[in-house]
Amino acid sequence: MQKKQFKEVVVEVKHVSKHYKIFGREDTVKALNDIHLANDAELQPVRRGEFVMLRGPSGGGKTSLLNLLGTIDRATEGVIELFSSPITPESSDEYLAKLRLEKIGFVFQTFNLLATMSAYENVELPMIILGKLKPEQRKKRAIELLTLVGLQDRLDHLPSELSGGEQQRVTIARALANEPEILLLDEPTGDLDTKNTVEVMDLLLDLNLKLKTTCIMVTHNPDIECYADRILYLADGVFEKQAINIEQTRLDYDKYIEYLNAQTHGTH
Ligand SMILES: Nc1ncnc2c1ncn2[C@@H]1O[C@H](COP(=O)(O)OP(=O)(O)OP(=O)(O)O)[C@@H](O)[C@H]1O
Repeated sequence: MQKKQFKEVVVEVKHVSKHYKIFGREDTVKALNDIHLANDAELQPVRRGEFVMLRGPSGGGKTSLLNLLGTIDRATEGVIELFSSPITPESSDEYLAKLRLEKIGFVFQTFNLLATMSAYENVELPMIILGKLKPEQRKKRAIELLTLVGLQDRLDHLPSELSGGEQQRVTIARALANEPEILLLDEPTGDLDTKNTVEVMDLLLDLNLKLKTTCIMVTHNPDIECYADRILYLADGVFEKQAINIEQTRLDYDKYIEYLNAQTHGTH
């Protein structure tokens, strides 16, 4: 595989803290404390095409950080810069909603597909909301995206008529509908079995390499770290360390199953 080159900064995090107020209590929960990913720091910002994983113990602040990066929540202190534009307390909800619709794709652990809409309709919906494409163009793109994720023969299926892995592939196709600059993924394989985990990770790596979509993904699964360029470990609201993979690699399903069985039977 050709070595990836990262240039353009897409996400900078400058001395960001997130404290939650709890109703009826004086103190706050300090979920993130002075998080810093920037050009002037040891921990570098996220660059176009990079695949970054966020790992660490439960309650460490991973989802809080992902929510800030996705502009669905606001920092208590500090500034997040997306595509060189700062997100500030003055950024209007309208501006942030447009930014999300145009530039950010979200994938969550629970698939969040609209139950009464087919796979095709779910993927077409963000394009209808954005309103840039004509109906024929939307149709072409929705079919292309579902083909890209291997579901060309499931266009008319409702979510309830799809397996978990297939539903997650529809949500990935939907997240890509408006050609986002970044994909934010919160435990996208959390509800999947081993086979679907490997398939979804293979798909995400293919998209990351082919479309150069920047991926930032929260996961609890250490075995899939090999898919990332960089892994950032968050604990108690601060970055503990980072690891860098010189090359992204895939899990071999058969060998992975052997490994998992050996672990379970204590022979490894
Ligand atoms: N809306 C909220 N109100 C109050 N406290 C919150 C809120 N959301 C998160 N927290 C707290 O902030 C801290 C960080 O939570 P966060 O969900 O970001 O961690 P996490 O690393 O994603 O955890 P997990 O791996 O279990 O999902 C935790 O102590 C959590 O209880």
